[in-house]
Amino acid sequence: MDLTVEGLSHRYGDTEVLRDVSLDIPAGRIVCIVGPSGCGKSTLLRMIGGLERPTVGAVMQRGAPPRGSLNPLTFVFQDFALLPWRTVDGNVSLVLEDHALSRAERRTIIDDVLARTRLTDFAGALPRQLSGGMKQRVAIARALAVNPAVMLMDEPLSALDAQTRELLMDDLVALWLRERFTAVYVTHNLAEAVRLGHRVVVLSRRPGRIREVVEIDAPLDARGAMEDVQSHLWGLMRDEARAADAELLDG
Ligand SMILES: Nc1ncnc2c1ncn2[C@@H]1O[C@H](COP(=O)(O)OP(=O)(O)OP(=O)(O)O)[C@@H](O)[C@H]1O
Repeated sequence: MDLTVEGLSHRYGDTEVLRDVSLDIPAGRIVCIVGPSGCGKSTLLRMIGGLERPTVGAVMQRGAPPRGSLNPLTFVFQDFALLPWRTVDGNVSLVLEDHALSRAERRTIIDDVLARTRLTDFAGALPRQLSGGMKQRVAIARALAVNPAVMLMDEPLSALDAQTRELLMDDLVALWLRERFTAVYVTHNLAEAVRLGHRVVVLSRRPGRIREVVEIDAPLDARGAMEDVQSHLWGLMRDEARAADAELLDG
């Protein structure tokens, strides 16, 4: 299933947040959204996921979700959002409980996603026993369990330290190479965008407009030093980020 954002603009009261944003999210690709603080990245993601309606414009779906998809548009948040009293297994099974699946079907799905995220040995652990990186892997496993058409990831690694971020990026690359999931990935971190994005959408400061869409052709498993792309992205963002920073301080 592909998604197309068509002429999306949004305002909250007097605050214009997004202006005339159009972009394609092709199936099997990771589309990163970067831009200065407060430019509307999370708002755009919520609209893509149908949590809010834009003032103007629309998000169109083309094609059907994958067979067996239980929740075509599935979010992964920065704060993991795990239930503390449920084990890893229990947190993943939670998203399957409202669906008409047999116990055996549920077990197969849970075992598969725990294996894919290398969590099988931790199935019985509680969130408080896990590191931040492990918790985010549980959140990713839970998202994969519903076989989404598109994963909507809002700064999924930003609560983690630098080394754990590296590990999780490796995990996401390995997951994508195994099964080419589709994702919209909001991040502040240009290294993440350059490592994971097939396409990087650079938004201006608020109201967020598209400054440039940068395609990155290098395969995900062959992304060594990508300093050129990263410095191009930073060049697009630097002045906007500075202006946005001053704006927040003034406001
Ligand atoms: N529900 C809301 N009501 C009113 N204003 C909102 C609401 N949600 C977001 N905003 C405002 O819209 C603007 C964009 O917010 P948003 O969180 O989408 O930006 P962002 O680019 O994701 O920010 P950051 O990089 O800091 O996470 C901000 O000025 C924010 O205060």
